[in-house]
Amino acid sequence: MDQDALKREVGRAAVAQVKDGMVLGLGTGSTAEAFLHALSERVKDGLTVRGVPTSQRTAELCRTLGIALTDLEQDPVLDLAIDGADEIDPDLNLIKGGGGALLREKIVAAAAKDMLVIADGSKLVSTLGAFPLPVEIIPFGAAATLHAIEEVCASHGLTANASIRPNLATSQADSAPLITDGGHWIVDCKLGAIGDAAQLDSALRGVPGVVETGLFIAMASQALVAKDGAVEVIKPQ
Ligand SMILES: O=C[C@H](O)[C@H](O)[C@H](O)COP(=O)(O)O
Repeated sequence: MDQDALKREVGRAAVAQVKDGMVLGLGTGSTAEAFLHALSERVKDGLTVRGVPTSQRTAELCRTLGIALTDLEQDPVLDLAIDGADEIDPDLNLIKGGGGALLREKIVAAAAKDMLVIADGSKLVSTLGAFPLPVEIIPFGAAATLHAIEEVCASHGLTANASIRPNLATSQADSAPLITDGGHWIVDCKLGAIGDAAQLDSALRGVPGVVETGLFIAMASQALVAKDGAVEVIKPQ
């Protein structure tokens, strides 16, 4: 089964956990979009839900699919957040932010009673860090913030190989930074295996200029992972 088919399968499996009347957190990325397509089918059949989108891209897709939107002002507590991930470790700690939506994703996941992660099997890892860790920063003083991020990583025995994510939607020759929905930039850190992800997350969030990291520590309550034609349910160890 190809990766897109696995994403559709796990999207359908996630919809089975959505109950009528729920207020949802709606993730970003190709797996979250597969879920939204499956959700819209149930909405057409009469399911009533509303959701807080974690990005402008997700909000636009929901409008197209007829999924009702709300926000955290009207609904500060969500029943369930459903989102993809770039890496998932056995404790369900995650790296997220490959699509640049990590800040809103983390706010929405924190506002939810439960976070359900959905992925294909390629996202399961024994240790986080092969995927470059996204860190969202304020543009002011970016070079100094990037330097401080490298120092923090070094103090955790890691080489950050940090770079500001370019906006690849513009021409390749144009190295303008990607601007997130929150008006920030993203630093990608090619770390390799992260020994203590919780400690690194907390240290990075202590750097002035860092808004958030893509490390989601102990936030997910369950993962649905599609592989070999079956969907595995994983709970934190
Ligand atoms: O910023 C993007 C999000 O964290 C995505 O959920 C993550 O990158 C996974 O995306 P995909 O499902 O496309 O692999």
